[in-house]
Amino acid sequence: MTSKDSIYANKQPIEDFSFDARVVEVFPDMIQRSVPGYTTIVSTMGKLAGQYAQNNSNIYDLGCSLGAVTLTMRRNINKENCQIIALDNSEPMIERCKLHLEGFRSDIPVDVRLGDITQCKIENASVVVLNFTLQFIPKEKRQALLEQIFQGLKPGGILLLSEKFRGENEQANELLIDLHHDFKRANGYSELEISQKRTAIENVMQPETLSSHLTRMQNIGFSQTQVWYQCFNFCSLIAIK
Ligand SMILES: Nc1ncnc2c1ncn2[C@@H]1O[C@H](C[S@+](CC[C@H]([NH3+])C(=O)[O-])CC(=O)[O-])[C@@H](O)[C@H]1O
Ligand SMILES: O=C(O)C(=O)Cc1ccccc1
Repeated sequence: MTSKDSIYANKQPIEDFSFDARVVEVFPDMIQRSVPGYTTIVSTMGKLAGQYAQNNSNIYDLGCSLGAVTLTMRRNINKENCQIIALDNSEPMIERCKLHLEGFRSDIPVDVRLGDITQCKIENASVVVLNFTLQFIPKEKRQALLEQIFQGLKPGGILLLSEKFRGENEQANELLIDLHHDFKRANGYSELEISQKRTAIENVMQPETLSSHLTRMQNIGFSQTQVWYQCFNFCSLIAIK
């Protein structure tokens, strides 16, 4: 159904990366070969959602892509009267996500919506997921989005946030980037693919340091913040209201 990612295999003029039909076609292979621990992160999010989902509440998968996290949450949640809202602003992604989710049966309703997560009203939420999505939101909009998520969460509700992050200083950052590039090489990407993708994502994906993520969430009012996964410059954390 989907194909191997060879989008940057040939030398080409590089435009800003976007989640268009070509990317959708190769997305599972691209994310698997580009993000260390992606499978572990997705399955652990399912487990955490199963633990923290509350009866009569909403679960949000913001920037859902093909619905990988929605699928695993749906399998793990056994509370009453929950619904999942899965949102993405890429039309080809959302169309494919709907097809993908129709292939699996579940008692938990999923509302798959095309839309901008910065315009989404979060209400009555027990679990909100941003799995590698915040990094694509313009930096100046991140604080307001996280505040909106915090106010929409019920007491005891959680935010699950995964991000590519920037090292705390230039040297640490270079070290992490080198290790990530080694990971991509080991997964079959060529030097040309690695360097062209790096250029393509430069303007659209702006990582922040891990300490700035943690400080911002603490300032917003989350009572607990805990990094539970890190490999190179990729991390996943839980924040509890
Ligand atoms: N403003 C926005 N509003 C809605 N969606 C957006 C916005 N900006 C970007 N996106 C969407 O965020 C997703 C980011 S991918 C998430 C992986 C997924 N969570 C997964 O668990 O497989 C991560 C990656 O490719 O590194 C894309 O589908 C964008 O269309
Ligand atoms: O490919 C990379 O280098 C990344 O940092 C991860 C990524 C994965 C999928 C889309 C955009 C970025």
